[in-house]
Amino acid sequence: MAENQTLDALHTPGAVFFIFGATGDLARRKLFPAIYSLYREGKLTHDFAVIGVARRPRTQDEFREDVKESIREFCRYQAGDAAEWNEFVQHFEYKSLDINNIDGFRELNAQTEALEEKFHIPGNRLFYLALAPELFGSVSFNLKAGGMLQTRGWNRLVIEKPFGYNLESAEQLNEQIRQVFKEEEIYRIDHYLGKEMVQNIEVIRFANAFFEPLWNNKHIANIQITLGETVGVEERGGYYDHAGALRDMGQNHILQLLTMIAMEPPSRLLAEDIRDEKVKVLRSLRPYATAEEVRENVVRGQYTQGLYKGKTLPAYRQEDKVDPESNTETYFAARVFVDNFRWAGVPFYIRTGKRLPVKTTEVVVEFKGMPTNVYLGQKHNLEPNLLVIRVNPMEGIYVKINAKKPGSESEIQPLAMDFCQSCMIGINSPEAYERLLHDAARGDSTYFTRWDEVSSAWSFVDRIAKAWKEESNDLASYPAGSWGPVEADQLLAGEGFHWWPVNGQDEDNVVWQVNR
Ligand SMILES: NC(=O)C1=CN([C@@H]2O[C@H](COP(=O)(O)OP(=O)(O)OC[C@H]3O[C@@H](n4cnc5c(N)ncnc54)[C@H](OP(=O)(O)O)[C@@H]3O)[C@@H](O)[C@H]2O)C=CC1
Ligand SMILES: O=C1O[C@H](COP(=O)(O)O)[C@@H](O)[C@H](O)[C@H]1O
Repeated sequence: MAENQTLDALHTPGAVFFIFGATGDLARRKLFPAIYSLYREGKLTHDFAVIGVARRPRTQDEFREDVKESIREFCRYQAGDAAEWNEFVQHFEYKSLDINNIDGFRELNAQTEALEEKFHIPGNRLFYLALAPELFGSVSFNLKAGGMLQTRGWNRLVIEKPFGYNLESAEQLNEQIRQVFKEEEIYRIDHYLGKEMVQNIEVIRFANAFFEPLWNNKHIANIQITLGETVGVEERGGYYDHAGALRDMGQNHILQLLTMIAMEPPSRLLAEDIRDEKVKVLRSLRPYATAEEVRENVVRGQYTQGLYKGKTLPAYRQEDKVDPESNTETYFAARVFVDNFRWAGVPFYIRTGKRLPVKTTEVVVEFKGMPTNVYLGQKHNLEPNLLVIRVNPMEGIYVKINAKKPGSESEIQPLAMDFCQSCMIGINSPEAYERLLHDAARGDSTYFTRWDEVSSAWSFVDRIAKAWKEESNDLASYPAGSWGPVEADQLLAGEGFHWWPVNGQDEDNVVWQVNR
């Protein structure tokens, strides 16, 4: 949030929202539903308009039907009665436009001015680029050349990931965009930052007397971050085969989660202070100096054909639009160190993969063991205390402690205190895109990535990618539906650790105290 700005918690300032790529997958699955939810929650009222932009022809009625269909299929609210729906959808218009056609932008401007007048919109414009990143630069230039930038109100550019393919291409992209937009006008989306429990990490850390004092290398043995997906590459084989897991999930979502876990308390709860702290973490990541260090600390794998829930799943190389000889990783795990005073010596184990057995995003903080395992004169193999932050699909926190088994003299058993937020709020908690669109329209950039975060993350990831490029015979394999290559277990075994099961999967020996 800008320092001198007070944000109204609810209302979005009047603005025109341009969705470039309005006929695409992201618009259909995420953006239109997010806009409708904001409308239903009273966060968008009368003074807004949405203009969908893409090349293919659509009449206004066809476009509005597309929007309705997307809401029917993907929105957490269902469309209301005809009167309510018509009231909402009259704010939507479509413009068929190739982003290389400057005259088309001039026509778009005329269309926009008419809508601004009709809905009394004060001249604010938010340009959401749900487009391939190669087009970001051209759109930015043509927005300017076509007279689309407002002088009366604000202009904001919201751009999707991936932001480049490596540091060099990200720098080029950034330079192009910066010729038109100032850094504070650019909102780089990382949708993980819009997730409820990711935003909750700061609160859990900084608002609890019993976590923050322990949040350091004296008390924490290791931290594990897992982003597991059951899906394969679906229809995105062409993009994914070029990107791979490291670029698709590692450079952005995983490193962003890591920064939220590892950052120092910001001096003020303002966007720039928070982002300053996050970037310090990224700059403290210990770089892998050699290909040998990459091999020792990073494991990559690709799924082969596998059996999952009685169904045979194809190998990655058999997926649509994937090179049948592809060496792209669909899984990676790494041991990462944050070389600063707080975290010296604490390994952060990160992993992500497609076609794993469980869809989950979880952070596990494993605390160091107690100095003795002798209690009441007896020896015990005490389990370490765990704090588990469940981001997705379950949302909540889970704390594992040791306690005396009720009724016994000295038997100790692990006990789980489980707060399942999603069980209480249900499926109706706001979607990440809803929050992020709302934040961008209100000028709150806290949960968007600043250029120095993006570039620092690329610097770290590029070293891994470079080592992999030089050495292609270290690609491990794993059957679809399994937990990834066994080599990933060895990353932890050396230090006497193991991956903790996710979603409480094999916690049979734990007594659950479920807050539901
Ligand atoms: N889909 C997802 O779940 C996610 C997507 N992203 C990112 O979001 C962006 C969009 O992804 P997605 O929606 O899946 O992509 P799609 O391929 O489904 O959609 C691309 C859109 O761009 C439009 N388009 C392409 N070329 C032009 C052009 N020259 N002028 C005007 N419009 C054009 C297409 O419409 P038309 O053909 O009619 O011109 C279409 O509406 C990408 O950067 C992607 O990486 C990020 C995270 C998740
Ligand atoms: O950005 C991406 O994220 C999705 C996973 O997102 P989630 O919110 O469902 O966890 C991933 O499938 C996709 O490959 C990647 O581009």
